[in-house]
Amino acid sequence: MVELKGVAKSFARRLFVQNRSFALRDINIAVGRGEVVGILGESGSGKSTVANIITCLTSYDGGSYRFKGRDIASYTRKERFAFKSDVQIVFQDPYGSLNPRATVRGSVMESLILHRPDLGRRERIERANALLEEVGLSADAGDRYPHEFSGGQRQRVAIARAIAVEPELLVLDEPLSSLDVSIQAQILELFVRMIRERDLTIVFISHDVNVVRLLCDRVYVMNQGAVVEEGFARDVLNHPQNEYTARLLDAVY
Ligand SMILES: Nc1ncnc2c1ncn2[C@@H]1O[C@H](COP(=O)(O)OP(=O)(O)OP(=O)(O)O)[C@@H](O)[C@H]1O
Repeated sequence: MVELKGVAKSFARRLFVQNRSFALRDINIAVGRGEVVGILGESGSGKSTVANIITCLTSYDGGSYRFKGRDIASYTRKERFAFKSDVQIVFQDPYGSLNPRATVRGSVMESLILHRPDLGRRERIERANALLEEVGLSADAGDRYPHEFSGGQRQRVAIARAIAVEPELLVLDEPLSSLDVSIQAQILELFVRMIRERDLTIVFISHDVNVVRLLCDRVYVMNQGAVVEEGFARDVLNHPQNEYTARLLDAVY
């Protein structure tokens, strides 16, 4: 479903200075349909930049990105629009991704209005209610506003909004990092259930070895803008071949 080949991305170090600081170098990442693939690394390793390239929120300077076998550089307008519902992202901070002036049902319905114009208003409301229930929110939650919810509940709303358009690929960018540990466990449970019950392909960005171990089939380990190790999560995390991966694992125990 996703194939990044030799992808590079650099950011200017300072405004008006020609000195480029490289964020990503020669990234090769492939994600097959139905896989849950982790991208693991410390802060600043380039994980979010990869997430933003996969979701087309950031451009890349070199290499290629094929989505469902088609190079996204050659997408038509129609394909670009379809991509926006095929690929959804959930960010670390759910507050930033929800409209504070819309009820949470309104937020979920917003993406349905854009991507499912075939649905009538009644159907959209019913679908939004069902989604809020699926992510573990009560029936009356839909009428309330983001600020009335806890961080964990807001993240549930962001998840409902992301899956509303039935994306083929869901990118989760550190979706647990802003939450208390007990809440993290509950959201993790929700992901486990979603993976079991929905036909999803997931790219899971995380610095947490244990979460990747629990959720992911395969993992790419990133350090300083490069992939340093990849493989089945159980192999990489039980028998790391790379020194950096071994250090990451040591830091956990
Ligand atoms: N918009 C930007 N402008 C300049 N530099 C950036 C920008 N976005 C990322 N970078 C730099 O690129 C590198 C990788 O950042 P990225 O956010 O992808 O890492 P990360 O592994 O996701 O870390 P974190 O978990 O802290 O977000 C960092 O050195 C960062 O400073």
